[in-house]
Amino acid sequence: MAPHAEERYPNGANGAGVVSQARDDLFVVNSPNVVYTDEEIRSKYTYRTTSISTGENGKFVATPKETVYDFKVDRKLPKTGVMLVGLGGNNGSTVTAGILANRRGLVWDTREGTQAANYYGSVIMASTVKLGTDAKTDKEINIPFHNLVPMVHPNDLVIGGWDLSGLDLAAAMDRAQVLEPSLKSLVRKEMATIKPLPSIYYPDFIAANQEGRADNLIPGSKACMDHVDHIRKDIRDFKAANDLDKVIVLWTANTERYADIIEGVNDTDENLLKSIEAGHEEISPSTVFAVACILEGTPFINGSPQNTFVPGAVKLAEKHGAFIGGDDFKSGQTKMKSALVDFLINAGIKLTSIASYNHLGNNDGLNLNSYKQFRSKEISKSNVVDDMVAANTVLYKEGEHPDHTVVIKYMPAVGDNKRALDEYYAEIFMGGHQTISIFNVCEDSLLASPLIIDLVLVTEMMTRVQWKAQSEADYAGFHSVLSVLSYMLKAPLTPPGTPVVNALAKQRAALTNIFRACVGLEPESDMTLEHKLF
Ligand SMILES: NC(=O)c1ccc[n+]([C@@H]2O[C@H](COP(=O)([O-])OP(=O)(O)OC[C@H]3O[C@@H](n4cnc5c(N)ncnc54)[C@H](O)[C@@H]3O)[C@@H](O)[C@H]2O)c1
Ligand SMILES: O=P([O-])([O-])O[C@@H]1[C@@H](O)[C@H](O)[C@@H](O)[C@H](O)[C@@H]1O
Repeated sequence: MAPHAEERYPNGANGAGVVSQARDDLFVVNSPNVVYTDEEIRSKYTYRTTSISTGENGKFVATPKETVYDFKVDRKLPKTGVMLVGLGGNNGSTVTAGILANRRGLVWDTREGTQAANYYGSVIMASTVKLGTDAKTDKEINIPFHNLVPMVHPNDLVIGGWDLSGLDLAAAMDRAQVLEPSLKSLVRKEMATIKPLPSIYYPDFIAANQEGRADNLIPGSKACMDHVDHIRKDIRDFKAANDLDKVIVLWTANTERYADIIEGVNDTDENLLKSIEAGHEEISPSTVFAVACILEGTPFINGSPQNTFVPGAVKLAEKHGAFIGGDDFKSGQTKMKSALVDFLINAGIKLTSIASYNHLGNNDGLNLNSYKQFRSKEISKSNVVDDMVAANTVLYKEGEHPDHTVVIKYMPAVGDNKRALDEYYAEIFMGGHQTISIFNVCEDSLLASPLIIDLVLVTEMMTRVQWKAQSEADYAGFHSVLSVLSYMLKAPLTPPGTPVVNALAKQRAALTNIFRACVGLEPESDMTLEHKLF
């Protein structure tokens, strides 16, 4: 019997690439500091911080500080393409099928009954933010995050990309073993038309067990400018063929080993370009993709843990004013950790040991079965507690840190359904202890795919935001390193010399409040004085 198939938008409502469902008319800000035109939202925003200095006998002196910024947001929603490196992988094929299913409003049969397409797990598409309180009732008014600023709708994204494996996305979807057969049957025809572009393969950077997939290659086994130029042309061709206004490139390919940072090779932008021209073997495929995107003016986001953004790549992005972001999607075990550790330490509970074990049986797990690739992941999964520990000098002395172990094992039988087992051990009042044990089955690709969407939507949004200090004449974009993406990432890349924030609640607040500032709204403080003073 043909699976139950209801298409609310037959033949893809936006088959012609017409922007659908994206809105920015849910609310208007009524303020002398905010001006709306057809093209832009312009706002004057007073950024309030507290500047700390050390006074007499070492006492802190806290001085409130105000800086007035002008923001402007381009309201015109561009026709946007996303090119995934690793398009044929579990995440790549799953996020593509998910967007197709949402675009067509698909409903399919499962053992538990019918299931409709959704964007659950996307902070932008499936969470809400507090806009304010009702003028009459004082009740909270919450709106979909997606409507806070004018954002592209994922249903309107045009998807393409590269993969070492030449399988079309229907076959890749089958290989991934993530989606229900009834859903796959509804998207199979369209998925079969999507074939990854050939990519660059430098065997030394990923596990040898990946060689069997590598049948869709651009010639050459080490970095060269021909590879950079080839990738740049792929981006231009994709943009032209789909009549796009903008393209975002996102790495969801295999985890690579770390590249050595070598003076004279990848420490500066000039040296990095020279090293690529010279075919230096320490330049990774992901760094070649990053360089190609930076030179093409295309944002590049790294969803894996390797150090793609060697110092030379960051400097090149800054020089070209190109956006980069990363590293490593924060999808399951680490996302939970960045919330739980924040809660424990900020509750004054002294976390003394974290044991994080997980096993998984997908190709990502197979690649991570090789030590050098595991080491990249171990680093990104381990550093996530550093800022929260360092901030609490009551519980932890200088340099003191909870024991923290990360174990990853490859167990083919469980496929994409990663098992994460964690034990959190803490000291509590008067010599007591608290032990928290978690068993967390994460369907890895179904958790990562919404993050890919969020990373693309927020990155695209940031390309339409400009700011200037009141005293300055010209507007500029945000810094090239998009630390605003940190909520979706395990090891947030930040502008050189700036702090890394891993606490999940702080990351979400930063994202929310930066978007609120873009439309002239104050940060949400949750003080609710209106309910406390009266
Ligand atoms: N929950 C998650 O799934 C999750 C969370 C965090 C990070 N990640 C990271 O995301 C990445 C993808 O995860 P996945 O489960 O989709 O893995 P996967 O192995 O199923 O897919 C990776 C794909 O990348 C391709 N590939 C490898 N090197 C390439 C290159 N140089 N150019 C083009 N394609 C290349 C492979 O052929 C494969 O199809 C991994 O690095 C993983 O560590 C995943
Ligand atoms: O995001 P998270 O669940 O903490 O981390 C996951 C790891 O537990 C898993 O081993 C790895 O294969 C995934 O790529 C992902 O990085």
